[in-house]
Amino acid sequence: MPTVRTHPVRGLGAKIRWPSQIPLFKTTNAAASSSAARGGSVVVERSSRRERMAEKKGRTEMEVRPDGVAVIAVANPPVNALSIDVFYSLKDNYEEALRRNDVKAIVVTGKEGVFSGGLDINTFGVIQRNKAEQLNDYLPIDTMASTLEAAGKPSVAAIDGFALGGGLEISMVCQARISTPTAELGLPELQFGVIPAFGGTQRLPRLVGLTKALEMMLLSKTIKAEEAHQLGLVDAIVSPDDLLDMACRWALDICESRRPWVHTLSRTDKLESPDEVREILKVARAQVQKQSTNLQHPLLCIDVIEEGIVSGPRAGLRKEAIVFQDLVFTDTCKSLVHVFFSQRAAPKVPGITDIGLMPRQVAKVGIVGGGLMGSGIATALMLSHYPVILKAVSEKSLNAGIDRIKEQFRKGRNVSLHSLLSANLQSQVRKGKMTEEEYEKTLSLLTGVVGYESFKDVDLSVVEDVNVKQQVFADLEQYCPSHCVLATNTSTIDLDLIGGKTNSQDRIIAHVMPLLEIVRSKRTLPQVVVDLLDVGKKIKKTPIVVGSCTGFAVSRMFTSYTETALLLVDCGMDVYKIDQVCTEFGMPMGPFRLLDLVGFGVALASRMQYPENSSVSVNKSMLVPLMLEDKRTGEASQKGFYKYEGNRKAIPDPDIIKYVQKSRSMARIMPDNELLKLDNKEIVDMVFFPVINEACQVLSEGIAIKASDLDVASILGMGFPQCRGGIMYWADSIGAKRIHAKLSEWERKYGQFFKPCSYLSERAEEGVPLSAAKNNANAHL
Ligand SMILES: C[C@H](O)CC(=O)SCCNC(=O)CCNC(=O)[C@H](O)C(C)(C)COP(=O)(O)OP(=O)(O)OC[C@H]1O[C@@H](n2cnc3c(N)ncnc32)[C@H](O)[C@@H]1OP(=O)(O)O
Repeated sequence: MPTVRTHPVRGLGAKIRWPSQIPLFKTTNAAASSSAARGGSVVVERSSRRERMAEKKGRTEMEVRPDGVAVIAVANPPVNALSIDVFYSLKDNYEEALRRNDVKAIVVTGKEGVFSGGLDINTFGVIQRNKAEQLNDYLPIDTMASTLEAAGKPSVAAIDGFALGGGLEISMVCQARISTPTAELGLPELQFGVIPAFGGTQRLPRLVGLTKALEMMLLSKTIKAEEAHQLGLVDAIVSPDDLLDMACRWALDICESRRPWVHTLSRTDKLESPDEVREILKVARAQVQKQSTNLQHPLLCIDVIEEGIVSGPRAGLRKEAIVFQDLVFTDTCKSLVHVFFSQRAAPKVPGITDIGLMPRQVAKVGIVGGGLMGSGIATALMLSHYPVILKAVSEKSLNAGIDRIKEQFRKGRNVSLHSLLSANLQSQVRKGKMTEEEYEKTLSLLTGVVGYESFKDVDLSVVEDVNVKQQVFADLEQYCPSHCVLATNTSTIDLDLIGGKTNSQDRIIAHVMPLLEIVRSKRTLPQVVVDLLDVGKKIKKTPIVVGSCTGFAVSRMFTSYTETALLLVDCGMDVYKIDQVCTEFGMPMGPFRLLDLVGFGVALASRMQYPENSSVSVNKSMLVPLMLEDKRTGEASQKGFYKYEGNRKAIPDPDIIKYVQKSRSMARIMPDNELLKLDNKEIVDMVFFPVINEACQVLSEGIAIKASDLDVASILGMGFPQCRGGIMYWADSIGAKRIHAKLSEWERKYGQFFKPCSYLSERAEEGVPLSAAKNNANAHL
């Protein structure tokens, strides 16, 4: 049974401070003189006031119903984010509701089917720009919760749509939460490098238990209404039409003692026993240390939760506030906020998405080839409810393709190649993640064919067989209707080559997983791009639109990464040391482990695609060809840079030294067979500065439209660490000048491979950030 109280608790809200009582926007003498004593903070306060005025957005609206319930609704579309203005408005409405005699109880809700997407993420930037001493001025961390908890009238949250971060936290202060079946609840603050700061670290474990709370916070995992109800986070689920009435009735029931006045912070019934708590925290810490070596905030989150359990919720709340205040100023938080907005900016393409085009409905998709990629794409589409026609050359390969689809994985966001390879749809059914009924329904969307006849009514065709792309496109042109978008999943080949045998180059487009890199040639119609952006959103991928050239954006950066690593080995560096340093930097795997996974055949074939004199072609390392000669092909043959014995564990292989030595003697980069020696930081610089150089080149050629698209592409396409904000963001944190100086030095010592491109040279000379928008008209889009 939950611990309940039959009257309002006043203990916690000992001193209520509404935002207006904080000297935020007041130019009081006291504030001015203390600011002056700190040396110039008055300027900060003025600029913050200006900034706030400029960014004023959102409010709450209050309506008092005849039954005596004040319904306060957040109105800040599209996700009802909690901006500073929303907080002030909420405070005004709450004060009024508490004051009015005709109000017995309060219901908090959100307008337009969304409770709240949490703190307005722009607030992080406002806080950061205005320095630490102003933090409490901006975020009324201790006020909202204290006021709601100390109020003499009960509050109930009526939740439809998202209740995330600060949104869920406000609802957890209420005495009850009623939701619709489609509501989604979570505390995803860790995805911004911070921890929940409105008491979430203390209240969630008390409502759902420590294990579930840790899972939700550490993984930034949202849960659906039904699970929330089973856990006790939601008290009742009702239809959207009944939501407000039910919440109001619940609030009145509390008021009239027909239901208990539940005080979340006083509850202990959901918390595990002290021994279990110790064990759970130990396991959580070990997992976090293993998985997020570079990140401090997940561990700090665990510390804060522990403080609340060991020393009580007041101590926990205090620690939560202190930790949040520190974390919000970290580079990790800044980088992750940048990534969030970059991902949302990516689908906005000037000249395409701002000219009033509406996406056409894609009712059916045809896929040619049921190999790994074809079946993976089919699975992703079917999971988003698209009917799919899968065409193979024979019954045998068709059946193999269909079997592969059956085995493939049901996953929401970010279906990765890795997950497609390693998981299986039927096992999801066994594990209960998908019901038999859902499985059958999903499979019924698939039709297998060996001829093109059924393609006459498809709207989108995807081609996966690299070798026959040209011919397939020519065939598709004959069979598909004229509006059908022709798409291909190449990661390297120029679209103009693929479409060479067709007259339909205005409807050809390509994609790479897990990022949807929508590649348009100069002749692809804007309507086709808009259609694909819509499909991308529906299959829950992050799209970026790039111009066509060999390698597009992702493969060019990716190839630069692996080629640099090969060159460093030819200079004398150790294969395994490079991999270790790169994973410590935050890459999911080092370049050599990655080459093993991709396979040497594929790696060499894609290297061959690059035109003469491109940075890739300049590197002539023979290391991979030498290993390939000996039938070492990578993980598939259980022998590459590592050896693999039955499972996927990569074991360093001393045998590779003979190939390394031979490759070095052929490359002859170092004078007198000297071996290059670098410390860890130098290895990071030397591996990633050429990637930055390639990214700059991609930007200057107009293959990518904006630098932030390359940040998204580098994170989702090649695994660049999110906490560093993406390749261009990270580059700017180092500075063009230093990167240019280093590349120039290496060019002198080790050759043309390191030659800085003119974009980088110019920006270094002018002192302009690499990500600053450029003036020149781009060539490819
Ligand atoms: C003190 C507290 O503990 C700290 C916090 O609360 S931190 C914030 C916690 N909240 C979150 O992490 C939620 C972040 N938002 C999301 O995950 C997703 O936007 C969502 C699940 C709410 C909605 O997803 P979806 O429907 O796909 O819409 P999406 O495109 O992401 O967002 C729609 C718009 O709302 C904006 N937005 C979403 N959440 C926002 C937020 N919390 N603040 C400001 N803007 C937000 C997006 O930038 C986007 O703007 P745009 O149209 O100008 O590009």
